[in-house]
Amino acid sequence: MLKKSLTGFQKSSSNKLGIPISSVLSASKGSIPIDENYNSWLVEHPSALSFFDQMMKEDRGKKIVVFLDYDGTLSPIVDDPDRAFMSDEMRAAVREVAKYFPTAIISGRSRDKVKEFVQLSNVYYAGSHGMDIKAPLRPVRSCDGKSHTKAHDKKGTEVVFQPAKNFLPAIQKIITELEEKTMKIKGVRIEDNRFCISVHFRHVQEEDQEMLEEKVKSILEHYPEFHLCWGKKVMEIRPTIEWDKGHALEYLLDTLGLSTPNNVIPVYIGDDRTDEDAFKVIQRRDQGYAIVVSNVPKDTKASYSLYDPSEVLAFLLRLAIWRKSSSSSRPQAQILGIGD
Ligand SMILES: O=P(O)(O)OC[C@H]1O[C@H](O[C@H]2O[C@H](CO)[C@@H](O)[C@H](O)[C@H]2O)[C@H](O)[C@@H](O)[C@@H]1O
Repeated sequence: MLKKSLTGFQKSSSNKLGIPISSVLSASKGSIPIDENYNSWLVEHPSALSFFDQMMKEDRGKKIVVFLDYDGTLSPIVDDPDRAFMSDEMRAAVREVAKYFPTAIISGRSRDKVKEFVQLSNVYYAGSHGMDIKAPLRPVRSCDGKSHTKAHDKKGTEVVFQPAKNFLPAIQKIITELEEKTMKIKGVRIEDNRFCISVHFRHVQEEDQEMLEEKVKSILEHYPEFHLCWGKKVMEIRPTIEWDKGHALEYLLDTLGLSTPNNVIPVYIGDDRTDEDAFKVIQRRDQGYAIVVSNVPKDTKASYSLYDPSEVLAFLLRLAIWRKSSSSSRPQAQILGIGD
């Protein structure tokens, strides 16, 4: 639709990225019906699809590393968390991207669960909002140095990094208490994400949601080393350590030997609040692309946007095709020794 006149953003002729407003709007034309507010927001967070060529032109010759959130990014948000399947097309696109660029999935889910959904062996997985990472075996620079545990895999080529391992017994106790204290509230769903817990309230009647929140908070009063975060119709209970998706991104760059900011372009695509921690890291590095997936205007540190997972699919396909068609296309996966 995009019928909107320039009212509301006529005052400046370009956004924070220095992209002329007229080109943001014309580049987005014809893609999706967009309302007035979204249109204004798009000026500050232009479509990564429409601006693909400009983005890639600037970074020719640098190493791109791809980071992907799972729910709401690779799979659409659905009613049942156990049925948040990724389409075969999306899987093929991620597989293709990972042939050319080191690629990691960073999810709030447990690492096993997200791997079960994604089913690819040429990507790295970080579960529990980055508190459970399986990464290549290399010395690391950025970690809290206190409670992390590394365990080699059978081949001795990968390590598991779990900075919240000491919290596992308490997490299991909290889950038991949550199940007991919320069993009478219809629609609650407790998901064990290994190093964190999701309390889903998507199916809880509105009038019961406050009571649920109170119960969760009253349990957490006895566990001061945990805190509560909010996601999409979900309360997330996490150990209070200085570790989030942003740290996971830095950790993976380090372990991949790609932490030199000048030469490396991290591309992070995510849709939820916890992805903002990774967006902040990219913003701080002043190198890379933070891309938020959203069909509504929202506060975000991301510079670019994609409307929904179908646009994520289109972006990933384009990235793979772009890399394939560019001259020196020796697959990164070969260089880094991972393969599907
Ligand atoms: O970091 P992510 O991979 O985005 O995981 C965040 C949470 O995603 C899941 O919950 C969300 O998606 C569900 C399926 O579409 C939806 O039913 C739910 O309402 C959303 O909050 C997952 O179930 C959570 O455990 C993750 O923390």
